[in-house]
Amino acid sequence: MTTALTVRTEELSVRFAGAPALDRLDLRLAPGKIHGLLGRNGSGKSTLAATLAGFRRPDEGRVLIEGGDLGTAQEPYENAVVTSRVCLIRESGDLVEAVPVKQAISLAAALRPYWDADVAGALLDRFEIPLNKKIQKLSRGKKSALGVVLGLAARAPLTIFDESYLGMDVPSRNLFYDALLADYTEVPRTILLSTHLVSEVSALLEEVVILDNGRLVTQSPVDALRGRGASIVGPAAAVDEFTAGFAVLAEERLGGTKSATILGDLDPALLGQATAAGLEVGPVGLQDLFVHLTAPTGARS
Ligand SMILES: Nc1ncnc2c1ncn2[C@@H]1O[C@H](COP(=O)(O)OP(=O)(O)OP(=O)(O)O)[C@@H](O)[C@H]1O
Repeated sequence: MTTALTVRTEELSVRFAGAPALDRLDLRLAPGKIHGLLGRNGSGKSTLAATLAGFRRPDEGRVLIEGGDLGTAQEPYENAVVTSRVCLIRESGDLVEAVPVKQAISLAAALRPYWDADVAGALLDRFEIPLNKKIQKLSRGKKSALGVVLGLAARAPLTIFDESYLGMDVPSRNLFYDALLADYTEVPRTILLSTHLVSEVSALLEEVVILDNGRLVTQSPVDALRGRGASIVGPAAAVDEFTAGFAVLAEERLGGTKSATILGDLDPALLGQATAAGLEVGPVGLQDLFVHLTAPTGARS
């Protein structure tokens, strides 16, 4: 049984040739939750993932990992006690390419203290990964799937998937999402999923961290973030009239019906007005909010 870890960063900065990839980040990943790490290209997601996993030393500030059987807060860099409890799976693989799959599995089983061989075996079957094939001979999708198998079977108390499943096709990604949820339910741990596929993973996430240019845009439970806006659906004219005073993040029209995503709190009086006008009010899509929150400043209304 693994025990989930809490992650904190304090004024965390990482620079490349003087340019900040992470800029004074203060965040906290609550234990035992699935967190999404969202951001546009170059926003710092991979740098953050690598720094949390102890692959990179912060230039300023620090990463602190605590809880579970680790106890009090420790920094992960060059700290085997922490890194044995953290598993980072990246799209680049970090795998020794010249060995057969079964050797990579044996190595992970030897190195990973919480390794579950049954989970590994079941997932290798489900993803149809050939055990005797050398890793360098696997297709990109199968290599990604192998990364996912290693990440899930490691059952690490802090598990980070850095866009590691992007090489997989849609059915394989759906298999991954199902396997992740099933295994997380059985053994809750702290999971961080870095992705661009916001709408695809939004149902899995409990909390999101959004980065832009190395800075923290927001960290919030998904429900609270969704509460920052609403989707309004109904006859086009009524939707236009109702949304006139709001920032509209997205709109779509089908015949006489329109759907608009707005930013802003709807109080009970406004909700009553919407219902009276024959409009349906629903939660806002995470993808629309993400696009809005990470748009160039001039494009935000
Ligand atoms: N090894 C490196 N050397 C120099 N600059 C780097 C290096 N790694 C990242 N950077 C820079 O740091 C910034 C953040 O990059 P990072 O890869 O962390 O972003 P990302 O959000 O993961 O991007 P993507 O979604 O495109 O993978 C970018 O400006 C990038 O060019």
